[in-house]
Amino acid sequence: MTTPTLAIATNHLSYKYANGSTGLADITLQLPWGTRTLLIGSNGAGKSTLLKLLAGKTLSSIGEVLIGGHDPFRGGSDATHITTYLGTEWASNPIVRRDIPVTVLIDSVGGSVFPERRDLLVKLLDVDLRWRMHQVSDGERRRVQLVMGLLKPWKVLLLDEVTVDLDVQVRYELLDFLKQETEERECSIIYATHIFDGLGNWPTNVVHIQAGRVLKNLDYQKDISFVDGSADEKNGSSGDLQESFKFINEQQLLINKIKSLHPLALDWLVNDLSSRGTRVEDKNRVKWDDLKSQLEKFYDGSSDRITEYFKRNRTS
Ligand SMILES: Nc1ncnc2c1ncn2[C@@H]1O[C@H](COP(=O)(O)OP(=O)(O)OP(=O)(O)O)[C@@H](O)[C@H]1O
Repeated sequence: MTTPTLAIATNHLSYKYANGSTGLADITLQLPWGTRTLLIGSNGAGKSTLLKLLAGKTLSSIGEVLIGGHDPFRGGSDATHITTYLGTEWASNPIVRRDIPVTVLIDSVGGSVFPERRDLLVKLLDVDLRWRMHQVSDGERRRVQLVMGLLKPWKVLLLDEVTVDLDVQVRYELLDFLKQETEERECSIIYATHIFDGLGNWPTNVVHIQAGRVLKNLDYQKDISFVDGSADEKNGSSGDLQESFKFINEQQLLINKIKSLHPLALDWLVNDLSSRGTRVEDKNRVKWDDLKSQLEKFYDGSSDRITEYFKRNRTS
């Protein structure tokens, strides 16, 4: 079977939430097989919204999404079949906090069907097979989620901040493994994170998203060769891309030195903030006092259950 050239393609994809707010606006992306795309954006930029649309968890009637050539919304079981989405919400599912042996959980998603991958992932993510799920820490629970999620050989992997509570060593091992996967078999990854350390040489593509729009979409590997002196090869690039290359050029020494995308991400996020304006400057922003009557109506006296809950659970 021949696989379509593109792992992930979106065409003018837009999404509005039920309250009318913009989730995504006019996103067009073309990501080939073998790519590792890092999604960079400030809180609320639209990263999770995009990943959920790609995973077919959220539907949009505006624009198009193709995963391996299949539409995950409209009769797209082929697309959902090849896609693995791992988000942070998994860990708060009460089922994975019950007294269940970790072996039972891993087996329930095919641990015995993929024994080699299972053993490799258990070792890589340092999972103790004697663990029971009600006795593990948040980071340990996250490692179990990753073993389960990565077990089946996915073709498209969508990671939404799932490395945030891993310790540094396990995170590096995982990133290396994922890199190797995209180099050895036909698959692709999109990874949304706020932690940029150790990612200097990881991505093939870097996408900057702000207020639901893609501001930059860089072929990161080409940028590196540009810095190495092959500027003439970029004659056909758009002005915007040239500008990005120039910026990367300035940041490259630092990125190489500390192997982190932190300087690039920081620059983008600082620009996001200045183009949005600070919240204090936003004249349309609702003030606390504007909502006083709403608060009074909602709380209806001191016996409110929410107030009581937080009083009871106060730690300090
Ligand atoms: N159910 C919802 N209804 C209305 N607006 C929503 C809803 N969920 C998210 N949003 C808004 O959509 C925007 C994008 O949210 P999203 O979760 O995609 O951001 P993000 O880039 O993943 O942020 P973070 O880095 O904080 O996880 C935000 O402004 C958020 O407030």
